Amino acid sequence: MSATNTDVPALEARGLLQRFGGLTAVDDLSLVVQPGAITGLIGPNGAGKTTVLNILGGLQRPTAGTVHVDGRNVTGWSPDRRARSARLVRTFQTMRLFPTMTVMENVLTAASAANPRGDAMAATREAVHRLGLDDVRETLASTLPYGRQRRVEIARAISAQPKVLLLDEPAAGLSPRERQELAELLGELNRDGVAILLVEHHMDLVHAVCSEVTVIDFGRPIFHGTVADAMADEAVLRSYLGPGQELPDPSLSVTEGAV
Ligand SMILES: Nc1ncnc2c1ncn2[C@@H]1O[C@H](COP(=O)(O)OP(=O)(O)OP(=O)(O)O)[C@@H](O)[C@H]1O
Repeated sequence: MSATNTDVPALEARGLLQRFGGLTAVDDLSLVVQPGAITGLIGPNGAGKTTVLNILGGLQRPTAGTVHVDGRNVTGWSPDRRARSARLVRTFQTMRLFPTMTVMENVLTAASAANPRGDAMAATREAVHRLGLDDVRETLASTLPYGRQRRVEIARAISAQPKVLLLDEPAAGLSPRERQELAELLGELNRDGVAILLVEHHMDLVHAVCSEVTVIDFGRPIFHGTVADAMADEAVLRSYLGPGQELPDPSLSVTEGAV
């Protein structure tokens, strides 16, 4: 993976505001993902997490605020330009695989779009291998078990050789074992220099991989700090889970291989 400039954040959002008519979905949100970090973005349903990823990835033009990648202002850039020129790549909450294409073809389409002048086939092979999909290279994506389809989706993102990876609920529908494997994969990518912003409801995954989290509620940041501190924070407990609720037991931590 490409070298990162350690003097500036890998990803920085400043003062993001997103209005949809009368609804303010994101309200003065700033966040930073440092090079070499995995940062979590968590919050209750409807808090604005996907909208933030849409803004960061270029699908949604914010009402106000800026997005910088490795020090460059990419706020007006399309998703394609962000992928090609800033190496900022995202996955989606709902899978977007081509069901009638094989695993290789699915990954190759993403690799080709992100590396128009590079060796897309080599990037594809590497991503497929890295995600442990060699045995199903020529299998139609739609016929794979759900957990492996999720892997194809991540292989598509990795084939674009990202420096910054935005993941929207990558563990949705995965078993505890698959979440553990995902945690290991994210750790590896991170050690290779990929900065990651992780939107996730599964606290065991967040706990296992994130050095810090930003918690949002009604589009506003209500906490930033370590996962352990977030899980003990009154405001987070109140607004993230509702009155009288408790956060999931972190002893289910995927790093311990439990369950
Ligand atoms: N295009 C849109 N037009 C109008 N309202 C929208 C639009 N996109 C999102 N919203 C609203 O913005 C708010 C934030 O939605 P968003 O999907 O970003 O939340 P979320 O935290 O990702 O939720 P979840 O955890 O359920 O995926 C919600 O009230 C949602 O209904």
